[in-house]
Amino acid sequence: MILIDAVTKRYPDGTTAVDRLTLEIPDGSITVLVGPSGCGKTTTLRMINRMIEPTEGRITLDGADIREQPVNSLRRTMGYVIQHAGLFPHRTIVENIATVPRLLGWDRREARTRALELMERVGLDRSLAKRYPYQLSGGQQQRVGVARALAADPPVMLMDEPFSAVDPIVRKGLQDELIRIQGELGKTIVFVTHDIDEAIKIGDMVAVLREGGKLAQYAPPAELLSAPADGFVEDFLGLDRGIRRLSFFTAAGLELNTVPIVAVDSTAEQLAARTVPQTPYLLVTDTEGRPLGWADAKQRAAGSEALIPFGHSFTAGRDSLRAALDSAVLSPTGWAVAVDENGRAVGVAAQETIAAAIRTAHLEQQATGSASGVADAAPVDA
Ligand SMILES: Nc1ncnc2c1ncn2[C@@H]1O[C@H](COP(=O)(O)OP(=O)(O)OP(=O)(O)O)[C@@H](O)[C@H]1O
Repeated sequence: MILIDAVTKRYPDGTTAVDRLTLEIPDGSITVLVGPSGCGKTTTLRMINRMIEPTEGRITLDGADIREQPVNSLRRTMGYVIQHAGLFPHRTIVENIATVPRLLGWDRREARTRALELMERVGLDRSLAKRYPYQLSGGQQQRVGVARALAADPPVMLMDEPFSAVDPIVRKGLQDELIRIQGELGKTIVFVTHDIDEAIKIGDMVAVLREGGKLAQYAPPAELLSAPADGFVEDFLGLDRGIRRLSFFTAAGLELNTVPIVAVDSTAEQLAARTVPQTPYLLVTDTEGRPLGWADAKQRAAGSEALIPFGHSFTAGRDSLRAALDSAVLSPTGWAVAVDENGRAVGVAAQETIAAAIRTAHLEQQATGSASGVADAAPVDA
């Protein structure tokens, strides 16, 4: 565990960048420092690897004051990833990743093998190994940055806005990869961002800092969303925190209605059997069961082949109530379409059914007695 213990950092010009900050950073999980510009996130991160020394307080790693060990050996236990990756421009990708193992005295072949393995782990094709950083996209460069930080297998990774300079789609991919890598390798990751959505998505614990380097709240993301400590945290979270919180509730138990599902080649009798007052719309699927669109039940029975686009589906058993609600809200019929892992329709759920499931989830959460009830939960979907 990393313990930041009543740490203050005042710069020589009198700026208090971090003010009596105390944080327990658990092992093997992702802790995010988030807050507006200038609230002391980078200063805090850099105090952990002693790029900056605190003015007051102390930081311990597994109980030992980090000042007790030489800076170089401390930093070898801490990978460091920054915005724009900070790669060496005149070294190839494989050489960049192998930098720290080579410094540690690994022989060239061993370091290269390790670098190639890591390229795969971070989702980079080995064919890129001999390129130079300028020959990669921004997202690929960030992956190299992550691979380089992982190269000597440090137990701790410090990441300072590593994904801020890439577009939203690449960024989402990088976040997903980081969550996957963390799950596989169990690193202790301290991650700085100013993006609260990123913090909620990837953080097991989130520290919200306010200007002047003061801690506003330190909690799991679900708890931040359900019980922001004050107006500052509430404002920082944004208006739709209720909807975002639904990401932490699974749609697995949602009651699905299969009555309105019909195959595109259904006979008139089969259609007639489905055309009951409760199902003014039918979900028409292809012959494999994949949804094609909605049809007005009466018109279809009368021979019309017209289909209304169904928007997007959610995956039953995997996605969250947020995904199910979004699907229902976007659906022209007000019914969300549930599919299985193979994209085959397994049922539909009305907005009212989803609303009832949300109420049940809230009640169950209250019954657990904790402030959030889902404090240890990870978002069910992104
Ligand atoms: N070397 C320095 N000398 C004086 N003040 C500094 C120095 N470095 C940072 N600061 C100030 O300390 C405060 C915290 O800076 P820090 O970089 O830690 O914030 P941050 O939350 O990481 O900001 P951002 O999100 O903009 O990167 C800011 O007011 C900043 O101007």
